[in-house]
Formats: sequence, C-alpha cells, structure tokens
Amino acid sequence: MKIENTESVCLAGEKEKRKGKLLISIRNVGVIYNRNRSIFKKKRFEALKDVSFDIFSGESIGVIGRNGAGKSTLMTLISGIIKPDRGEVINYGASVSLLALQAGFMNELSGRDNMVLSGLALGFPKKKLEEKLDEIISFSGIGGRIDDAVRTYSAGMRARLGFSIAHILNPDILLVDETLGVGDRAFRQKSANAMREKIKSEQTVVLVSHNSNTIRDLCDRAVWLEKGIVMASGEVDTVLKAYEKKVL
Ligand SMILES: Nc1ncnc2c1ncn2[C@@H]1O[C@H](COP(=O)(O)OP(=O)(O)OP(=O)(O)O)[C@@H](O)[C@H]1O
Repeated sequence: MKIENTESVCLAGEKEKRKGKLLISIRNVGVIYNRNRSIFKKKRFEALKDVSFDIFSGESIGVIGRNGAGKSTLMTLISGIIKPDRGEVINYGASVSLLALQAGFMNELSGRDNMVLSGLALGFPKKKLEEKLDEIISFSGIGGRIDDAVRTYSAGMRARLGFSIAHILNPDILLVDETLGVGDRAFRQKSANAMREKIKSEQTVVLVSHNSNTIRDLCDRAVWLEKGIVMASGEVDTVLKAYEKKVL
C-alpha cells in the first residue's frame, strides 16, 4: 500500500504551518549499499529509493518506519555524511548536526579535539567555539576523560558527547535519532527534556522515532519509510494512521 497523495492533500494546511525558508531539498534520492556476501560475491542493496521531500526552517519532521526501513540512512544523507547514488540533496546553507549519532567522530583524537572539529564543521568561528567548550563538557558529564582518545570511550560516552555538542552549539537543523538512545538513564532523561524544549521552540528538527506518540506529540509533519520508499508524507495524523494500520 502506497499512499501517493497524502503530501498534496495536506500541503495547503501545512504550508501555513511552515514558518520559514527552504533549508534542504531532497530530490528523487537513492542510496545503494554494497553487501559483501563473500570475498567474491557482492550484492547491491537499495536502502533508499526515489525519496523526495523538503525541510523548511522552524518545522519539526518526524520520520517513522520499521527496522531497516532506511531511517538512519536518510539521516546520514541529510547531514551530508554520505552522498546519494541517485538524485540530489540540496542544502541551501544550513548547518546540520546529527544529534546522538556521534557520526563523524575521529577515533584517534580526544573528545576535546572532536568537539572542536564538530564545531568548525558546523561553521562556528574558533573563538566562539572556545567559549562553548566548557559548557559542552559540563553538559556531557564526561569530565576529565574529555582529553582521552574517543576510541577509549564507551558507546554511552560517545553518545553523550555527540548529543552535548549538538545541544550546546545549536545548528540550524538538528537530526535526532531517538531509536539510538543516549547514554545512561539519567542522561537520557536530561537529553529528552533538552530535545523536547528545542522541538517546541523554533528549532528545525528531523526526528527519527519508532514511537508514533512521540511524533504525534512533537512534530508538525511526518514521513513514513518502508523498505527505502516513502509510503506517505504530510500531516502527522494522516501519516501515522496509515502507518499504524499497516504495521501495528
Ligand atoms: N553500510 C551498510 N552496508 C550495507 N547495508 C547497509 C549499511 N547500512 C545500512 N544497511 C542496510 O540498509 C537498510 C536500511 O538501514 P538503516 O539503518 O537506514 O535502517 P533504519 O530504518 O534506520 O533501521 P533501524 O530502525 O533498525 O535502525 C537495512 O537493510 C540495513 O541492513
């Protein structure tokens, strides 16, 4: 079942909700992975197929879909970490940070150096960045380990550092992958609260979640991915009802 016209049906109402300018345009994007079956056998796998949608400033978009639907692939694509094999992702100058994914950390460098690199990649001037470092370290709770190589960090520590960098540096677009979880329980609570505040504010957010209620609660618009295809996108309730009918 593919709901072709949800976007156009909902577009009129949605346009009013969209507050700002076009930040990113994803056009007919395809991503292909090579899966090594053995030394001699490679299989091409299409993780995203002909995906299109736009991201406007001030809106929060919820991406929902089952395991393996292509949600994380879509997030790394929006962040610019990977390039599409087909179609294009046009970024009109927005800084994007993959909150909680810690993608792009250089393992041999310290947490501190990774903070600086992430900040520079987000377009922060060095001086302004230096003023923010203590705040990031304090939010992350990493303490003295900040000067150790990131390869010595636990998964939770990496997640906490990734979240804290994005939280404090406030990029134009926050990509939040809720399914990944961030650190221990106390930090999860702290980060969930920080994230909610951002989503409720003017922050532009793309949120991946397995939980329809989270998206219903926090997002202006939803995209349902299934096997790399956009099954429906547009008004949150319409998209989630279609998703729940198929999946639950
Ligand atoms: N580097 C890779 N090489 C080969 N296949 C990959 C790679 N990364 C992801 N895939 C495959 O692409 C598909 C989409 O993966 P992706 O991680 O984007 O899905 P997802 O919706 O985020 O899943 P989940 O909800 O389980 O995190 C899956 O079938 C996955 O196995």
